[in-house]
Amino acid sequence: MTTCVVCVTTVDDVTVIATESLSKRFPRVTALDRLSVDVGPGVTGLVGANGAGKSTLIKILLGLSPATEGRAEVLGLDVATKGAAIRERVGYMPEHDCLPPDVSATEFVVHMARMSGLPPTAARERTADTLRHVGLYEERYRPIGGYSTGMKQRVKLAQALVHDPQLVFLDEPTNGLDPVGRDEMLGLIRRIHTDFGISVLVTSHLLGELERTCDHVVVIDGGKLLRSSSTTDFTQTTTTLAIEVTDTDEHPDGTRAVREALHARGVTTEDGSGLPGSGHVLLLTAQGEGTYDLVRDVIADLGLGLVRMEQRRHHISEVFTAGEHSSDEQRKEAVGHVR
Ligand SMILES: Nc1ncnc2c1ncn2[C@@H]1O[C@H](COP(=O)(O)OP(=O)(O)OP(=O)(O)O)[C@@H](O)[C@H]1O
Repeated sequence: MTTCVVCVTTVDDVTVIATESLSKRFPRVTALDRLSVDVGPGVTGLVGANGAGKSTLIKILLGLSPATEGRAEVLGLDVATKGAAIRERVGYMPEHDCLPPDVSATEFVVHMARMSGLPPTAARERTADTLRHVGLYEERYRPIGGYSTGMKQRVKLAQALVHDPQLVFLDEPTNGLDPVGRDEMLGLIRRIHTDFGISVLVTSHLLGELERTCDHVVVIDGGKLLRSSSTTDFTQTTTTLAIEVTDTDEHPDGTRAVREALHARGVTTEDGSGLPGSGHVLLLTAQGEGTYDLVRDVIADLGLGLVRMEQRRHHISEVFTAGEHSSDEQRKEAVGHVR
């Protein structure tokens, strides 16, 4: 953030969240450490390992917890003095299970809508629309205590949206979901912005999943900013080619045959078999179009089938591998969650 803290910001403007040298210190731990970052409209991922400071940042941005130092604005409102006004305009889906088990989703979301100031009829109408939007239908009349984790996450999402906010904070919305449930939740999150124009700040320690959902990604580690950039900048293509081939009776280890043939032509390769989702993969640096032709010809001469030849993309996890500030434990945990 520049010196112009006060002159930024509405959803139509460029910045919806701005922090400047924001710190939060607890007696034994610094949860946020001089964090300065601007977030624009759209879907933004706030990524970091467990304990990186994501929930702490959200609580400060909602005006629920005071910062130790620095300042922050949400939709142009100072978090230190305008917490109530911020919470009128911002929806919040907390990380932990906080739903009353004995009431139905409809009763609960109507209650939350009323708490946000909606009159009774509007609260009931908005609740019906919002629960339908998050994919809860007949179940919405049953007590929440009998819901699956995925259904509970949808109720938490619905209560965050029911008062028609300009911005929502979603804290680990895919927590506890299986892969299908996670994909459905990520699809819902994307539609919050595309269908309703609501900006989203969504946290996750699963670095890979936000690559597909977010326009912009902010990575924090140990309370410090590691990187903030558009998802396309994060995942731009590299000059590394990944090649995978079939085996044949003549070449029972096709990968090895290709490696030796390429070496004989002066092209060095690396083993990429450890990469996520990879079988036997060779990596090499592309030196223009000629490299593609050479690889194709080598594979054809050996009589092997080409399973794939693709340019590798960067992954958000690589920020952690390069990060200077991360503790080894946090880095291992974050990278371990990518796959
Ligand atoms: N009220 C508190 N008192 C003391 N320490 C706290 C408090 N709240 C958070 N912390 C500590 O601050 C650090 C950041 O916690 P925070 O919950 O913000 O992390 P996070 O990135 O949201 O991770 P997670 O997803 O595991 O909650 C952690 O070391 C945590 O133990």
